[in-house]
Amino acid sequence: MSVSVVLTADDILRALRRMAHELVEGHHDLDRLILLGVRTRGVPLAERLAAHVAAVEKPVATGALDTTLYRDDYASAGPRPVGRTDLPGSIDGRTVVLVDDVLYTGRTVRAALDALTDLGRPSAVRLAVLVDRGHRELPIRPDIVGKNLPSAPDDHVVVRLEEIDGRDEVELLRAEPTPHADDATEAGS
Ligand SMILES: O=P(O)(O)OC[C@H]1O[C@H](OP(=O)(O)OP(=O)(O)O)[C@H](O)[C@@H]1O
Ligand SMILES: O=c1cc[nH]c(=O)[nH]1
Repeated sequence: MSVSVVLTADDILRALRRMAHELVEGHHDLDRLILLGVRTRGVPLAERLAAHVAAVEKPVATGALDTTLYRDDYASAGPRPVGRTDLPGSIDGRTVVLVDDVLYTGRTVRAALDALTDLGRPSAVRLAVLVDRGHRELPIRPDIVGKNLPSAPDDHVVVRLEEIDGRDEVELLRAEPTPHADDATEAGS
């Protein structure tokens, strides 16, 4: 397996700043916005995004969404701890921006949409992710992306955040190292 750092702490900071600017540009009524972090690492990311938005414009509401009970593998994957969902108030008529660290198959976002339906009726739901690594299994597309990261299906993206992991970093774990061009030539010759 090979491990490479794809985002440093500085890269994450820059990506979040840019994402916050995109949020401000795309949502003129920031009072209607709720940044809802998907547990686990979406929660500190939503709070950081809110801090960047506040620095350039004004404070925005944040919350946390746990999707465990809505996952389509809930029954098959065995018992998992259920986290808290914390809303800053009613989501009815608000624009909810789901915030997550990684977007892969899209199944977590699907579960989040299902959870939202039980919580109220937002006027719109958007999606912001730090890393989009592709390989969607559902018709889900992010609105705001920190980094598009091409990956193989069996790679793994590890997001570490100061608040949870003690440092900021995104790593790409490759199951098989990509063959070096020379190796490929040698193998083929
Ligand atoms: O698009 P998907 O295929 O659903 O994958 C993306 C999800 O996977 C990770 O969560 P994970 O289930 O590992 O839980 P965690 O955030 O609590 O670690 C990540 O934080 C996303 O929520
Ligand atoms: O690579 C992946 C896929 C799903 N969730 C992650 O956190 N990383």
